[in-house]
Amino acid sequence: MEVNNVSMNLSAVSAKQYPDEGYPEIALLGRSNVGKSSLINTLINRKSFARTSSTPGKTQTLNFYNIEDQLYLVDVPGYGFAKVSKKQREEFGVMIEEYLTTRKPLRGVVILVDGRHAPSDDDISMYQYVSYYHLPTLVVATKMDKVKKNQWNKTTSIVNKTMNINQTDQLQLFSAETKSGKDEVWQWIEDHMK
Ligand SMILES: Nc1nc2c(ncn2[C@@H]2O[C@H](COP(=O)(O)OP(=O)(O)OP(=O)(O)O)[C@@H](O)[C@H]2O)c(=O)[nH]1
Ligand SMILES: [Mg+2]
Repeated sequence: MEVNNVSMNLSAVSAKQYPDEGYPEIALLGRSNVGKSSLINTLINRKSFARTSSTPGKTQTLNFYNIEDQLYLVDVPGYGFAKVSKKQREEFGVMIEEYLTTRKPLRGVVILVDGRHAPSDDDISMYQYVSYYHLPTLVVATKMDKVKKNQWNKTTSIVNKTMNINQTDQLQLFSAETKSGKDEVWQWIEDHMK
């Protein structure tokens, strides 16, 4: 998609705050600091529209990015971070669960994993969770600029195998640094907007 107009329409912590235009939504999920906000910035050709940070846990609400009045990209807070309290973590859990399980315009999810390492137990659980709810999923292995090209096939097979990715889902290697994989991620999103 050619993106010229983007606005951060709103942040939400509960269903009554979700937007109501009915545009299709694609949610971005992944461990804190994995690169969700950076992926959004890459997709919309901005350097720092979605706030990125080296401090885990920067994004703490569901952030709905209005793309060309056609689509919302939803930045979901990272799961599994150490720096917030157990109570806070539980509240995030409820917020994310409510969104993923009740949201009608939600067409699919992008799960980001760190391409430098094998997927964690949290990554695997998150994928099993969304699969249970039949949410079409694109797994994005990111930070691939940190992985040598001759290791990319290995990354593909490790992520595929560890996450046990369904036939109907897809895996894409990606880098926010080099923009590698950007067109393929857009293609998947557009295919799932209908
Ligand atoms: N080398 C490299 N660094 C990246 C890439 N994507 C993100 N980063 C870096 O990783 C850090 C975290 O990125 P964010 O996009 O803020 O991560 P996030 O998933 O939104 O984090 P939370 O909002 O805390 O959940 C930042 O320092 C980014 O610059 C990438 O593709 N390559
Ligand atoms: Mg973020």
